[in-house]
Amino acid sequence: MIEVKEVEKKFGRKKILKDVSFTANKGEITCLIGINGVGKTTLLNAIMALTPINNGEILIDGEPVKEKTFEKISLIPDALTMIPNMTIEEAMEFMNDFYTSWNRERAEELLGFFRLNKNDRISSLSKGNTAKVNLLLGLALDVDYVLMDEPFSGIDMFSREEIANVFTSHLIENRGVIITTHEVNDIEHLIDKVVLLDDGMVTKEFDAEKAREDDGMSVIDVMREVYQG
Ligand SMILES: Nc1ncnc2c1ncn2[C@@H]1O[C@H](COP(=O)(O)OP(=O)(O)OP(=O)(O)O)[C@@H](O)[C@H]1O
Repeated sequence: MIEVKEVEKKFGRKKILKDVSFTANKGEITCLIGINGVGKTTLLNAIMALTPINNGEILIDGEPVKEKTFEKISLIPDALTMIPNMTIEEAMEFMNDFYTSWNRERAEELLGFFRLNKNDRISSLSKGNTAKVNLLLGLALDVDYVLMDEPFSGIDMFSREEIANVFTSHLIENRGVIITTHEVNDIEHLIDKVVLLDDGMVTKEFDAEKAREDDGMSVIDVMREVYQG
C-alpha cells in the first residue's frame, strides 16, 4: 500500500500541498483528480522521493522510500524522456541495460498491444504513439506500483481508447496504479478509488464502485457535488 500522510510541500513561500493524506492499494487503480496546478505532479514526485516534502510522511508497504523501493515502484512522467534520435527498440535496450526489473517479454507484448513498430524513431512518432511508448517503457518494468502522470493528456480518442484497454488487461493486474488527471470521462469505468484534490488538500476520497452502487452516482456526479456544491 502507498500511504500519503499529512504531506505538506512548499515551493519558496508558496504552499502547494497543505495537508494531503490518502492511500492507494495494490490491485487497484487510484485516480488523483484536480485542476491544473493543484499539485498532482508534485505529489507523484514526492511519492518517488524526487522532491523533498516539508512535513508529513510517505510510506510504501509500510516503509519510507529508500533505494530498494525503486525496485517496486515506477513513475511514468507526462512526457517521454528518451533521446528523440533513438528507435523504440533502442529505447527498450536502454531500459533493459538500466533496470534489473525490465521484463523483455512484457515489453514485446506491449509493443504488439499498442501496434507499435520498434524500428520507428521516437522523433517521428505521433503524439498518441509517443504516449504509448512512454507507457510501454514504464509498464514493462516488473514493479508493484506504477504512477502515471496524465497518461491521456492531449491525445486522440482512438489512442485514448487503446491506452484505456491496457488498464483492464493482465498487463496491469495486481499492481497498484495511481493516475493523475483533470478529465475523467474516458477512464471513469476503470477507476477503483478517487482522490479529489483542491487548494492543496484532499476534499474527498471515495470508492468509485461504491458510489455507483450505493448512491447511483458516477465519479463526475460526485465531482460536481464537491466542486459546485
Ligand atoms: N520546481 C518548482 N518550483 C516552483 N514552483 C513549482 C515547481 N514545480 C511546480 N511548481 C508549482 O507548483 C504548482 C503545482 O504544480 P504541479 O505541476 O504539481 O501541478 P499539477 O496539478 O500537476 O498541474 P498540471 O495538471 O498543469 O500538470 C504550480 O503552481 C507550479 O507552478
